[in-house]
Amino acid sequence: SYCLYCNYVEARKIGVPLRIIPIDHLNKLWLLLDKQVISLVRRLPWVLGRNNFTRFNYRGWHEHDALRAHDEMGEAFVLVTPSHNWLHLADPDAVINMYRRGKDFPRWVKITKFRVHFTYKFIGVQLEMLDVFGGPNIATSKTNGVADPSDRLPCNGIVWSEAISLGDEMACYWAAKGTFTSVGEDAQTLSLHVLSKACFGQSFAFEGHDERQQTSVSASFRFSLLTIMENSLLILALGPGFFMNPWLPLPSTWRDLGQACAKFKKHMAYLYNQKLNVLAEGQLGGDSTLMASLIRASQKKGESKGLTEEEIYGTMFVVSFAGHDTTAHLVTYAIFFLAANPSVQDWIADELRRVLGNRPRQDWDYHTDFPRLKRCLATLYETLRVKTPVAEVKWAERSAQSLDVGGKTLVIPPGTLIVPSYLYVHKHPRFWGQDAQEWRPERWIEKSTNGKSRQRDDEPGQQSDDGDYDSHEVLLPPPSRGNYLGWSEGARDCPAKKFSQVEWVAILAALFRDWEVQPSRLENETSAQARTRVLDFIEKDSDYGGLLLQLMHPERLPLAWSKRC
Ligand code: HEM
Repeated sequence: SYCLYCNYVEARKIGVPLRIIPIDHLNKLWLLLDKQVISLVRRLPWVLGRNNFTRFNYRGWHEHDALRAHDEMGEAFVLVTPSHNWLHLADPDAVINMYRRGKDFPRWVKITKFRVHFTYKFIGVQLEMLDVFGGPNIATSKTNGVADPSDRLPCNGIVWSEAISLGDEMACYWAAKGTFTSVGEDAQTLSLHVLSKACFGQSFAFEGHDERQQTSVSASFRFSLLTIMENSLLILALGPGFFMNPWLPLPSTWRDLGQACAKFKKHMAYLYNQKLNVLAEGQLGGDSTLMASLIRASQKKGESKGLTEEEIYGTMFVVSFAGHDTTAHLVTYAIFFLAANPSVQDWIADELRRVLGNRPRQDWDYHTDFPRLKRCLATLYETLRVKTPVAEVKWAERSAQSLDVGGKTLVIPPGTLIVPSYLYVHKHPRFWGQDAQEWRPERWIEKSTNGKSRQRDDEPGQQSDDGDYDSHEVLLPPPSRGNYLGWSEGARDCPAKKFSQVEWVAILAALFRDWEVQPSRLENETSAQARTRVLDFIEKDSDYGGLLLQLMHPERLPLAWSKRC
């Protein structure tokens, strides 16, 4: 109560509306129980069941509250808890200003092995964990990364060809099944295999959900990473060392978790040494995988940016970790959105047929084809706009910081955590128009009469001047930079933005030039009803299962996969 009172006094100084909640979202016990307890309390009558506690005091409350909180309280408000004050910001200019002032508002990462703090589902937390797998890595380093992999992941050509061939295998697997329920798991397999190739140079054939062999090398690598990710909250609470300790009498599932941690590290050490040997023989030159690049940089004498072996492990893990679920969850969302929107499938297929013709997949070219597939990229932008998987937290670390919000200068006390309100800046009709809540990739494309009129220069692939149809289509920018935060902004944005775009476009091309997806119909259901059912399902099934926003049970809605006529 005393801490809550002190935080309340601090929060009042900011001068914005406050809501007081009794338990911090990051309280470890609460993290495990929040949703269950809240759903029980909600059953109580009147104000007992409907109050700030039941509205704001659980992970992912903002997904359900949607735009209401800011509509009621304005562009900034604070959730006061006994541990932290959480300032929620919905002014796009203020948000982008905050990102640009990276030193005043650093990412909130507590790097302590023994006093790990959860930030409910924020990537900063995923990254803390990774210090334990290696040294500091690109994510937990507070200075702009121990490595700087901006075009830092120099492997987009590899990503393109690997994602195409895996996407093709996945499409054939779904077609052989006809009706399938494994889109979530299969998308995870695909994204993990792309990462494995791009990061380590290891190629694995696609294994559909029912084809998996637990003994294969791919399965062992995937299984260890998946096990770690699925149990990330537990690992964060107790640390990987706890699960790997042979002297503790742990239950077998926890032992398996320890083995997964050890296996992943062993796998990286094996690949590291293999590449080191190749380097010693002078043959690593043509290898553009991430690990080879990091090793090359580490071996250059006098290079200040070279990493130690431990830092390379940390970085490899964090890249695998950060790049795996984000892509997989977004691809899963997109398949469901597309199943509910056959006209968007036609629109994408139209582009794919014009650009790729009937060429076989091995002839699709990253340099010439990727920049022309704007509708495919628009589908990623739109999916990321409406279902932003990664949420970030910044903070005023040591000293009070002032920030202009909605025409007023706020003085933010040190220690205040700041959350950009993604949902508001991404989905409010005042920025995005009346259809802001709808998933509509077409909103990103404009038929251009005068070339680059409304383009942003730093976006990829909007324009080609080859005189055919796609030179007349441009990818539009968001209403302002602060209205689109999917990959973050400023110095600590996603270093793999291009990687994820290339991967996405390649997957969509492999899936939707020749195939189409529909909801598997229930008896007597019309196709319109089936589509509405899919859209309802997407909204109801979205939640923060682990660290990211995702469809919790994609297997509950069967889809049908067939050849496009
Ligand atoms: C569409 C898919 C993706 C989205 C939406 C996304 C989004 C983000 C966001 C918002 C951050 C900043 C997090 C923060 O500041 O707390 C981030 C960081 C990061 N992402 Fe991504 N990401 C995606 C794909 C990937 C992929 C495929 C990889 C790896 C190949 C990757 C690797 C990373 C890494 C290593 C960081 C930490 C960077 C740093 O700390 O400087 N991401 N990502």
